[in-house]
Amino acid sequence: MEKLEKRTLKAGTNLRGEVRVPGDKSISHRALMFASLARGKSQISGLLQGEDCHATLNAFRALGVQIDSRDNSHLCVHGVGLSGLQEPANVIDCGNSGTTMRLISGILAAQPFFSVLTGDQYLRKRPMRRIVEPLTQMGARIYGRDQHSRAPLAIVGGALKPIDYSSAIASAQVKSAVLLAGMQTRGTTTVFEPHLSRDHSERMLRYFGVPLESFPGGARVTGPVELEGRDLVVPGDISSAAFFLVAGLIVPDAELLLKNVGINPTRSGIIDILRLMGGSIELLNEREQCGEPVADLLVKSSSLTGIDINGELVPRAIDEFPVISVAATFATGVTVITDAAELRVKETDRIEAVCSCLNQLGGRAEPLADGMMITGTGHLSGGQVTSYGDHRIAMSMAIAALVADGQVTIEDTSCTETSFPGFWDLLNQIRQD
Ligand SMILES: O=C(O)C1=C[C@@H](OP(=O)(O)O)[C@@H](O)[C@H](O)C1
Ligand SMILES: C=C(OP(=O)(O)O)C(=O)O
Repeated sequence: MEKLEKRTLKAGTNLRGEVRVPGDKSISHRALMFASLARGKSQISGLLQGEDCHATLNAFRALGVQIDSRDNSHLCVHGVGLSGLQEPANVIDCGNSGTTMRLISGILAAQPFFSVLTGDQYLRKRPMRRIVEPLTQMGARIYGRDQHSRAPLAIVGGALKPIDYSSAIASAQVKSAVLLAGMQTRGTTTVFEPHLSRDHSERMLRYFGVPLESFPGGARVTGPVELEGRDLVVPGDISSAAFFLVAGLIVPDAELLLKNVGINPTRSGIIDILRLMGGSIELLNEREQCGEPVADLLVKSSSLTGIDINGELVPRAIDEFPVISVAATFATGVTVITDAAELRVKETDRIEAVCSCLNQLGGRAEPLADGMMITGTGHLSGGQVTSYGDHRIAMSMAIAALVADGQVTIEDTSCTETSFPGFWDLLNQIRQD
């Protein structure tokens, strides 16, 4: 069996400096996908070099798209148009990436060929019925394990019909999969969602020339459409910046400037939540880049107070709850997170994982059916935890280690390559101790 990387960290004070986080993962996936489906060339810069995005890149190469990489984060995609993809000669491996598997399913369901999608041990456990169901209603033939609800998924693509679909969950992956299938049909496809999930697909499809409409409660597209190649710059990932935002707030005498971070309102729940807790976060140099709002974020050590987090705030911060729970541990009072059952079906069950890690380090966290309750103890004693193979748990525990009394050992840390290559070096660079 593969030997898992393990790291031991000790507390740090006085975090200072400028941080540039890598490109946004959600936007990078979509840039690769939509540029591949466009007619003509697209140059992409700032693309995330994480393993998840490599899975998307390899998938489109396997589907016959030429993608040249000039250097690490600059690519030229030679788009083939919606009817130019080719049947892949082998199974497509989506690795650890739910976004890759679910969005590509929406694309492949309408393509006139056979394809098979698989993933790592974590992705193969994650629920796929949420996309199989609407795509099947559109006429797709998708087969999978566990009554077509888990990968590997086999897709026999073909002509689909448009649909009106009300999703029970606020999921950008579900919304995007249905819109991507819908734009390849003749007619109007509408997706309704209970709360607004991230809208990068809608924004970027419009940027590529697709007349897609967003309205309160959902989005609609009338197919068939054409995408035109466009040059695109990917902003820094707010989900990666979140680790440094929390570090900047809870470490004494910290001041960090996070440069060039995407602040799309459907993703900026972390800023709202940390400000509601009393955190000092300033937005500087606000601007728009390729249809996405971007800013520099200045964060300073602050006294935090526990709050209740639920409702529309949850999808706007869905990937940030592991690190929010660390902030909550260093706040006064109790933080209660509800309406967040989705956390149970991420790379791991993030409710159980976060509670077990914090309790292991001497904190006080209690799992709830749809969230967790964290008592702000103001300190962690230290100890040993595992990431459960989940990148966001590993990085959240690294932030906890900065303020723990004793050393923290984190087992299974190589998973950070999924979304944040260079995380450990960046963390070392801003430590002044
Ligand atoms: O569309 C996307 O890029 C993503 C959507 C979210 O998942 P859900 O759509 O399942 O909520 C999020 O957790 C994931 O990290 C990325
Ligand atoms: C849940 C995540 O990603 P995905 O669903 O794409 O695996 C994540 O990055 O936290």
